[in-house]
Amino acid sequence: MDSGALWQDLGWQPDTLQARSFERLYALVLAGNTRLNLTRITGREEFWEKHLFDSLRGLAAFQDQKEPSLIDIGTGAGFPGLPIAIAHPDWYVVLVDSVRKKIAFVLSTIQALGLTNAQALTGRAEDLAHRREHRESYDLAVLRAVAQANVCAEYALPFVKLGGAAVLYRGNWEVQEEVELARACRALGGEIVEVDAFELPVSRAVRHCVVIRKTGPGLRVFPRPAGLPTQHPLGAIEGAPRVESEEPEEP
Ligand SMILES: C[S@@+](CC[C@H](N)C(=O)[O-])C[C@H]1O[C@@H](n2cnc3c(N)ncnc32)[C@H](O)[C@@H]1O
Repeated sequence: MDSGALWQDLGWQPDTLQARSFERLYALVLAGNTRLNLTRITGREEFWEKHLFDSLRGLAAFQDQKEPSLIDIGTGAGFPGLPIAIAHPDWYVVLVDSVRKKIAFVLSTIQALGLTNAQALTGRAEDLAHRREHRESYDLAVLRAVAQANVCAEYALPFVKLGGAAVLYRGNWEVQEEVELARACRALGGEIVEVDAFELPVSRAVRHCVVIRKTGPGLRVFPRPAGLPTQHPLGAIEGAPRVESEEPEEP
Protein backbone atom coordinates (compact mmCIF):
# COMPACT_ATOMS: atom_id res chain seq x y z
CA MET A 1 0.00 0.00 0.00
CA ASP A 2 1.43 3.42 -0.87
CA SER A 3 1.38 6.06 1.82
CA GLY A 4 -1.01 8.29 -0.19
CA ALA A 5 -3.69 5.57 0.01
CA LEU A 6 -3.03 5.21 3.73
CA TRP A 7 -3.79 8.86 4.42
CA GLN A 8 -7.05 8.68 2.44
CA ASP A 9 -8.51 6.77 5.39
CA LEU A 10 -7.92 9.91 7.46
CA GLY A 11 -9.29 12.32 4.87
CA TRP A 12 -6.00 14.18 5.11
CA GLN A 13 -2.80 14.33 3.04
CA PRO A 14 0.60 15.57 4.20
CA ASP A 15 2.08 18.43 2.17
CA THR A 16 5.59 18.06 0.69
CA LEU A 17 7.30 19.32 3.83
CA GLN A 18 5.29 17.02 6.12
CA ALA A 19 5.91 14.01 3.85
CA ARG A 20 9.64 14.79 4.00
CA SER A 21 9.47 15.08 7.80
CA PHE A 22 7.79 11.65 8.09
CA GLU A 23 10.56 10.13 5.90
CA ARG A 24 13.21 11.80 8.05
CA LEU A 25 11.49 10.66 11.26
CA TYR A 26 11.58 7.07 9.97
CA ALA A 27 15.31 7.37 9.19
CA LEU A 28 16.04 8.89 12.62
CA VAL A 29 14.11 6.18 14.49
CA LEU A 30 15.94 3.45 12.55
CA ALA A 31 19.29 5.07 13.33
CA GLY A 32 18.35 5.63 17.00
CA ASN A 33 17.17 2.03 17.29
CA THR A 34 20.69 0.66 16.82
CA ARG A 35 21.75 2.40 20.07
CA LEU A 36 18.57 2.69 22.10
CA ASN A 37 16.20 -0.18 21.26
CA LEU A 38 13.36 2.30 20.71
CA THR A 39 10.84 0.17 18.81
CA ARG A 40 10.37 -3.25 17.29
CA ILE A 41 8.43 -1.70 14.40
CA THR A 42 11.13 -1.10 11.80
CA GLY A 43 9.65 -2.28 8.47
CA ARG A 44 8.67 0.66 6.30
CA GLU A 45 5.00 -0.27 5.74
CA GLU A 46 4.53 -1.25 9.37
CA PHE A 47 6.14 2.00 10.55
CA TRP A 48 3.80 4.03 8.35
CA GLU A 49 0.75 2.16 9.55
CA LYS A 50 1.48 1.49 13.24
CA HIS A 51 3.44 4.60 14.13
CA LEU A 52 2.40 7.36 11.71
CA PHE A 53 -1.18 6.49 10.73
CA ASP A 54 -2.10 5.12 14.19
CA SER A 55 -0.74 8.25 15.92
CA LEU A 56 -2.92 10.53 13.80
CA ARG A 57 -6.01 8.31 13.57
CA GLY A 58 -6.40 8.39 17.35
CA LEU A 59 -7.11 12.12 17.19
CA ALA A 60 -9.34 12.05 14.09
CA ALA A 61 -12.21 13.56 16.09
CA PHE A 62 -10.02 16.55 17.05
CA GLN A 63 -8.44 17.13 13.63
CA ASP A 64 -10.07 20.52 13.11
CA GLN A 65 -9.29 21.89 16.57
CA LYS A 66 -7.52 25.25 16.33
CA GLU A 67 -4.21 25.71 18.17
CA PRO A 68 -4.77 23.34 21.10
CA SER A 69 -2.02 22.49 23.54
CA LEU A 70 -1.39 18.75 23.85
CA ILE A 71 0.68 16.60 26.19
CA ASP A 72 1.86 13.11 25.17
CA ILE A 73 2.54 11.17 28.38
CA GLY A 74 4.94 8.19 28.09
CA THR A 75 5.95 9.17 24.58
CA GLY A 76 8.88 6.69 24.29
CA ALA A 77 10.50 7.40 20.92
CA GLY A 78 7.95 10.17 20.29
CA PHE A 79 4.63 8.45 19.54
CA PRO A 80 2.00 9.62 19.07
CA GLY A 81 3.36 13.13 19.82
CA LEU A 82 5.88 13.60 16.99
CA PRO A 83 3.56 12.68 14.08
CA ILE A 84 0.91 14.93 15.68
CA ALA A 85 3.37 17.86 15.87
CA ILE A 86 4.37 17.31 12.20
CA ALA A 87 0.77 17.05 11.00
CA HIS A 88 -0.44 20.07 13.01
CA PRO A 89 2.11 22.90 12.92
CA ASP A 90 -0.36 25.21 14.71
CA TRP A 91 -0.67 22.84 17.72
CA TYR A 92 1.64 23.08 20.72
CA VAL A 93 2.90 19.61 21.68
CA VAL A 94 4.76 18.61 24.87
CA LEU A 95 6.26 15.11 24.94
CA VAL A 96 6.98 13.54 28.34
CA ASP A 97 8.75 10.35 29.36
CA SER A 98 10.38 9.22 32.58
CA VAL A 99 13.39 7.76 30.73
CA ARG A 100 16.07 10.38 30.08
CA LYS A 101 17.69 8.69 27.07
CA LYS A 102 14.32 8.47 25.29
CA ILE A 103 13.71 12.18 25.82
CA ALA A 104 17.27 12.91 24.65
CA PHE A 105 16.37 11.08 21.42
CA VAL A 106 13.05 12.96 21.11
CA LEU A 107 14.78 16.33 21.69
CA SER A 108 17.41 15.62 19.03
CA THR A 109 14.64 14.54 16.63
CA ILE A 110 12.63 17.72 17.29
CA GLN A 111 15.76 19.70 16.46
CA ALA A 112 16.62 17.66 13.34
CA LEU A 113 13.06 18.09 12.01
CA GLY A 114 13.01 21.80 12.84
CA LEU A 115 9.76 21.45 14.81
CA THR A 116 9.16 24.78 16.51
CA ASN A 117 5.82 23.68 18.01
CA ALA A 118 7.16 20.79 20.12
CA GLN A 119 9.18 20.38 23.28
CA ALA A 120 10.17 17.37 25.36
CA LEU A 121 10.60 16.86 29.11
CA THR A 122 12.04 14.08 31.23
CA GLY A 123 9.84 13.28 34.22
CA ARG A 124 7.14 11.11 35.65
CA ALA A 125 3.52 12.05 35.08
CA GLU A 126 2.90 11.71 38.83
CA ASP A 127 5.40 14.52 39.55
CA LEU A 128 4.92 16.83 36.55
CA ALA A 129 1.13 16.97 36.96
CA HIS A 130 1.57 18.70 40.36
CA ARG A 131 3.69 21.51 38.89
CA ARG A 132 1.76 24.73 38.45
CA GLU A 133 2.87 25.21 34.82
CA HIS A 134 1.43 21.80 33.83
CA ARG A 135 -1.59 21.42 36.14
CA GLU A 136 -4.87 21.67 34.17
CA SER A 137 -2.91 23.41 31.41
CA TYR A 138 -3.56 21.29 28.29
CA ASP A 139 -6.53 20.99 25.96
CA LEU A 140 -5.62 17.39 25.14
CA ALA A 141 -3.60 14.59 26.73
CA VAL A 142 -2.72 11.43 24.79
CA LEU A 143 -1.26 8.13 26.03
CA ARG A 144 -0.38 5.09 23.95
CA ALA A 145 0.78 1.80 25.46
CA VAL A 146 1.70 3.33 28.83
CA ALA A 147 -0.37 1.47 31.46
CA GLN A 148 -3.83 0.09 32.27
CA ALA A 149 -6.62 2.48 31.23
CA ASN A 150 -7.57 3.54 34.79
CA VAL A 151 -3.87 4.25 35.54
CA CYS A 152 -3.61 6.29 32.33
CA ALA A 153 -6.64 8.35 33.42
CA GLU A 154 -4.95 9.16 36.75
CA TYR A 155 -1.80 10.25 34.89
CA ALA A 156 -3.66 12.28 32.28
CA LEU A 157 -6.70 14.08 33.72
CA PRO A 158 -4.80 16.31 36.18
CA PHE A 159 -2.96 17.82 33.17
CA VAL A 160 -6.20 18.58 31.28
CA LYS A 161 -8.14 21.87 31.40
CA LEU A 162 -11.86 21.77 32.25
CA GLY A 163 -13.68 20.98 29.02
CA GLY A 164 -10.54 19.39 27.52
CA ALA A 165 -10.04 15.68 26.87
CA ALA A 166 -7.71 12.76 27.46
CA VAL A 167 -7.44 10.24 24.62
CA LEU A 168 -6.27 6.71 25.46
CA TYR A 169 -4.92 4.73 22.51
CA ARG A 170 -5.76 1.07 23.16
CA GLY A 171 -5.57 -2.24 21.31
CA ASN A 172 -8.42 -4.50 22.44
CA TRP A 173 -11.00 -3.04 24.79
CA GLU A 174 -12.73 -5.14 27.47
CA VAL A 175 -15.94 -4.38 29.37
CA GLN A 176 -14.07 -4.71 32.69
CA GLU A 177 -11.56 -2.06 31.62
CA GLU A 178 -14.37 0.33 30.79
CA VAL A 179 -16.11 -0.29 34.13
CA GLU A 180 -12.88 0.29 36.08
CA LEU A 181 -12.03 3.35 33.98
CA ALA A 182 -15.49 4.84 34.61
CA ARG A 183 -15.03 4.30 38.38
CA ALA A 184 -11.61 5.97 38.28
CA CYS A 185 -12.96 8.88 36.24
CA ARG A 186 -15.50 9.75 38.93
CA ALA A 187 -12.67 10.62 41.35
CA LEU A 188 -10.66 12.40 38.67
CA GLY A 189 -13.36 14.70 37.31
CA GLY A 190 -13.71 12.87 34.00
CA GLU A 191 -16.39 11.19 31.94
CA ILE A 192 -15.96 8.63 29.15
CA VAL A 193 -17.67 10.23 26.14
CA GLU A 194 -16.58 7.97 23.28
CA VAL A 195 -14.98 4.61 22.53
CA ASP A 196 -13.95 4.76 18.89
CA ALA A 197 -13.29 1.24 17.52
CA PHE A 198 -11.50 0.82 14.21
CA GLU A 199 -9.10 -1.41 12.27
CA LEU A 200 -5.74 -0.34 10.91
CA PRO A 201 -5.94 -0.20 7.11
CA VAL A 202 -3.25 -2.76 6.19
CA SER A 203 -2.85 -5.27 9.03
CA ARG A 204 -6.54 -4.95 10.08
CA ALA A 205 -5.30 -4.90 13.69
CA VAL A 206 -8.02 -3.76 16.09
CA ARG A 207 -7.69 -0.40 17.84
CA HIS A 208 -9.85 1.56 20.27
CA CYS A 209 -9.50 5.22 21.13
CA VAL A 210 -11.15 6.09 24.39
CA VAL A 211 -12.05 9.74 24.85
CA ILE A 212 -12.47 11.06 28.40
CA ARG A 213 -13.87 14.58 28.79
CA LYS A 214 -12.70 16.61 31.80
CA THR A 215 -15.94 17.69 33.44
CA GLY A 216 -14.80 18.68 36.94
CA PRO A 217 -11.63 19.69 38.77
CA GLY A 218 -10.86 16.30 40.37
CA LEU A 219 -9.09 16.03 43.71
CA ARG A 220 -5.70 17.72 44.29
CA VAL A 221 -4.24 14.45 45.61
CA PHE A 222 -4.22 13.00 42.07
CA PRO A 223 -2.05 11.75 40.63
CA ARG A 224 -0.80 9.96 43.73
CA PRO A 225 2.97 9.68 44.34
CA ALA A 226 5.10 7.84 41.76
CA GLY A 227 4.37 4.12 41.64
CA LEU A 228 1.08 4.19 43.60
CA PRO A 229 -1.20 4.52 40.54
CA THR A 230 0.17 1.26 39.10
CA GLN A 231 0.38 -0.56 42.46
CA HIS A 232 -3.17 0.39 43.50
CA PRO A 233 -5.07 1.36 40.34
CA LEU A 234 -8.01 3.68 40.96
CA GLY A 235 -11.40 2.11 40.36
CA ALA A 236 -10.04 -1.46 40.28
CA ILE A 237 -12.65 -4.04 41.18
CA GLU A 238 -11.49 -6.08 44.15
CA GLY A 239 -10.87 -9.71 43.26
CA ALA A 240 -11.40 -9.20 39.53
CA PRO A 241 -8.59 -10.44 37.27
CA ARG A 242 -6.33 -7.67 36.03
CA VAL A 243 -7.08 -6.89 32.38
CA GLU A 244 -4.00 -6.38 30.25
CA SER A 245 -5.38 -5.66 26.80
CA GLU A 246 -3.07 -6.01 23.81
CA GLU A 247 -1.02 -2.85 23.53
CA PRO A 248 -0.49 -1.13 20.19
CA GLU A 249 3.28 -1.15 20.62
CA GLU A 250 5.81 -2.99 22.73
CA PRO A 251 9.21 -1.49 22.12
C1 LIG B 1 5.56 0.90 25.89
S1 LIG B 1 6.27 2.51 25.87
C2 LIG B 1 5.20 3.33 24.70
C3 LIG B 1 5.86 4.48 24.01
C4 LIG B 1 5.00 5.25 23.02
N1 LIG B 1 3.87 5.91 23.68
C5 LIG B 1 4.51 4.35 21.88
O1 LIG B 1 3.32 4.07 21.82
O2 LIG B 1 5.34 3.95 21.06
C6 LIG B 1 5.75 3.21 27.43
C7 LIG B 1 6.52 4.45 27.82
O3 LIG B 1 5.86 5.08 28.91
C8 LIG B 1 6.85 5.59 29.79
N2 LIG B 1 6.21 5.73 31.11
C9 LIG B 1 5.64 4.74 31.84
N3 LIG B 1 5.14 5.24 32.99
C10 LIG B 1 5.40 6.57 32.99
C11 LIG B 1 5.12 7.63 33.92
N4 LIG B 1 4.50 7.40 35.06
N5 LIG B 1 5.51 8.89 33.59
C12 LIG B 1 6.16 9.13 32.42
N6 LIG B 1 6.45 8.16 31.51
C13 LIG B 1 6.08 6.90 31.79
C14 LIG B 1 7.97 4.55 29.73
O4 LIG B 1 9.22 5.08 30.11
C15 LIG B 1 7.94 4.14 28.25
O5 LIG B 1 8.85 4.90 27.47
